[in-house]
Amino acid sequence: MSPLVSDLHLYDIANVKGVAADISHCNTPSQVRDFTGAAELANCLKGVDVVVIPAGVPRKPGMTRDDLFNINAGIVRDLVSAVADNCPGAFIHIISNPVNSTVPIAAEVLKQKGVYDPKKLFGVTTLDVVRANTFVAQRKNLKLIDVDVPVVGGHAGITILPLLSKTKPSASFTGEEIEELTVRIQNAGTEVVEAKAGAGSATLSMAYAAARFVESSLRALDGDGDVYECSFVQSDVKLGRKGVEALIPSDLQGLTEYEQKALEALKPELKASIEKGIAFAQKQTVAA
Ligand SMILES: NC(=O)C1=CN([C@@H]2O[C@H](COP(=O)(O)OP(=O)(O)OC[C@H]3O[C@@H](n4cnc5c(N)ncnc54)[C@H](O)[C@@H]3O)[C@@H](O)[C@H]2O)C=CC1
Ligand SMILES: O=C([O-])CC(=O)C(=O)O
Repeated sequence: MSPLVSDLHLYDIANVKGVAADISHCNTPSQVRDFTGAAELANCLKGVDVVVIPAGVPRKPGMTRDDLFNINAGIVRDLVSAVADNCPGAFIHIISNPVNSTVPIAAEVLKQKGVYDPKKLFGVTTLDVVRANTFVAQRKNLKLIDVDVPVVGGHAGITILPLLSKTKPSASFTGEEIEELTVRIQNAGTEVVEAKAGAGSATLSMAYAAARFVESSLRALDGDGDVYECSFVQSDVKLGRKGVEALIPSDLQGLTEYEQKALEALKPELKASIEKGIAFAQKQTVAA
């Protein structure tokens, strides 16, 4: 482990046990803490490089992610406000739903505090990639470790857009397979919520996905120049020491007709969720 990584401090600012457990597998000297008050939170955030925010309520059957907005919006606003005050240069990973709105809320809070760096704010959509890779590997009988399916857009329903045509290793799909896989990936979170029947949403798979995204961030901060992850930023991102170093526009070029149509269809919903988050943050006074 390089000296830079061993100097990093990482805090998970909610006591989500699954995330805590998996982060400890990253072989980084991370510290996962529960916080009892604002002063302790502020103290612990000082000098932190990566902040993961999974705080908030999960869905129950019949709910959309947007139904969580009323509770989770304020939680994310206040936590990001503390991050802005105490470690304004940190990478911020937002897991709390609805990600399509909580990320814009975080951006507004950071802007209000004068510390917004869009290169360092990430909506964690890694679980969509994990699911896409898993379902494609199963369907095509590939080794999961070899499969990479980029997923763009946001993190709810049709705003989740797997680009199956860009699957690596290259794989061919029938029209029926594309439709079936796309819908399965888009609804996988809801599938878990229904299976858990009131006991919450995905936890262990989310812990795995969060650990993967944190690991990628730490590698980028450590100077690895070849780190790629999908995230709710604008498109695929290449991560570097300063955060997002490059968007990969080629991934939104050469889409199939199906993908292009789906991309156009998701934009109004994503835009509305972004605007909802911005409106919320702008009408609130950011907690001191
Ligand atoms: N982005 C993604 O792919 C995924 C997002 N999620 C979202 O993650 C969030 C958490 O889900 P779970 O961990 O399953 O819920 P959970 O109920 O198991 O844990 C939520 C945690 O948030 C903490 N918390 C609540 N209010 C807080 C506050 N004001 N400050 C600090 N911590 C607070 C609670 O103490 C609890 O430990 C939900 O919004 C869920 O929808 C879940 C899975 C995947
Ligand atoms: O579906 C949910 O409510 C939790 C989530 O975001 C996911 O599992 O993708």
